[in-house]
Amino acid sequence: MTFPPLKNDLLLRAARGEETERAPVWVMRQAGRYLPEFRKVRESHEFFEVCRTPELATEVTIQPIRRYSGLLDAAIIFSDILVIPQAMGMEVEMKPGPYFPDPLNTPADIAKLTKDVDVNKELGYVFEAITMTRNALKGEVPLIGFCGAPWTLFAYMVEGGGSKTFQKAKTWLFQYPQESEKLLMRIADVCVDFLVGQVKAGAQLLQVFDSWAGELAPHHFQQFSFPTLQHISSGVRQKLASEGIPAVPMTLFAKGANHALSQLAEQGGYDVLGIDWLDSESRSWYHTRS
Ligand SMILES: Cc1c2[nH]c(c1CCC(=O)O)Cc1[nH]c(c(CCC(=O)O)c1C)Cc1[nH]c(c(CCC(=O)O)c1C)Cc1[nH]c(c(CCC(=O)O)c1C)C2
Repeated sequence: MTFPPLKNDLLLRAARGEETERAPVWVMRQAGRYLPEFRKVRESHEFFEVCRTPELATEVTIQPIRRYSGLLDAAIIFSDILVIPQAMGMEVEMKPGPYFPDPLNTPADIAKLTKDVDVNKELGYVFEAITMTRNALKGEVPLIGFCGAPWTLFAYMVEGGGSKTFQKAKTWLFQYPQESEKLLMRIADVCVDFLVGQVKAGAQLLQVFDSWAGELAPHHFQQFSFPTLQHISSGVRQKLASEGIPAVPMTLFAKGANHALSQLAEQGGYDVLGIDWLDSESRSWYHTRS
């Protein structure tokens, strides 16, 4: 696939570890709720309808780039981390936060999940949106593709939505550790295929969001999240290489897992680590550089 030449590669240079003239800027949920033009689209289209309609996903992805032209150094494809549980056969609604009418209550419910998820069939609409957005961006800024990390997705699939205590998801880890590990790796396999598909469709940088990593005790992060994060980075790199597709930088945002920063830097397999507000910038720098 050929796309318009990239005019602003600041983010990609920074992600490759090159010295840059300034820090690249993009905003989490930059295409989100605060923009009046986004609210307008949402008035007549339900959340997942926007995700599933490439023309609409392209339009809302580009809205902040248009409005803040020259101020943002990347676009992030409009979608949600919960498209993976949907691809695995679960029903998810946005009302207005994520809601699963039929969550995984016990390991017996795992049988309800789709066995071999065909990402082209289930998530092809994301790939189409990425290709359409790459063309519509006309090379102004690079396009970020993303997915949720297995532990974070597992937490939603078991809790049935957002949570303050993660009681159900943590109970699974204590009561059914083996089944949990197996399910987490199953989710990781879907993440690999999904991210590879996004690169093939035109994503120029990949981000993995482990938004609830900080809910895990350090030893649980080691057991239940870290291996899946490594599986994703190595799996994506291997699959891209075996198909002769050039690698793209990969970012991991394991929010709250600052106890694992040096390990993630040394063994995680990611080019960039997202840093949150729970640790000072200088400590994060120390952990990742030393
Ligand atoms: C990257 C991304 C996400 N969601 C959306 C994007 C698209 C990019 C963009 O909007 O610019 C659209 C995106 N996703 C959602 C919205 C708001 C829905 C709407 O009113 O249209 C938007 C714009 C809905 C959503 N989806 C989710 C939540 C959080 C709920 C909770 O606290 O448990 C919410 C509120 C799950 C979700 N979704 C996402 C994460 C990881 C990042 C983070 O930690 O914030 C998570 C945890 C990631």
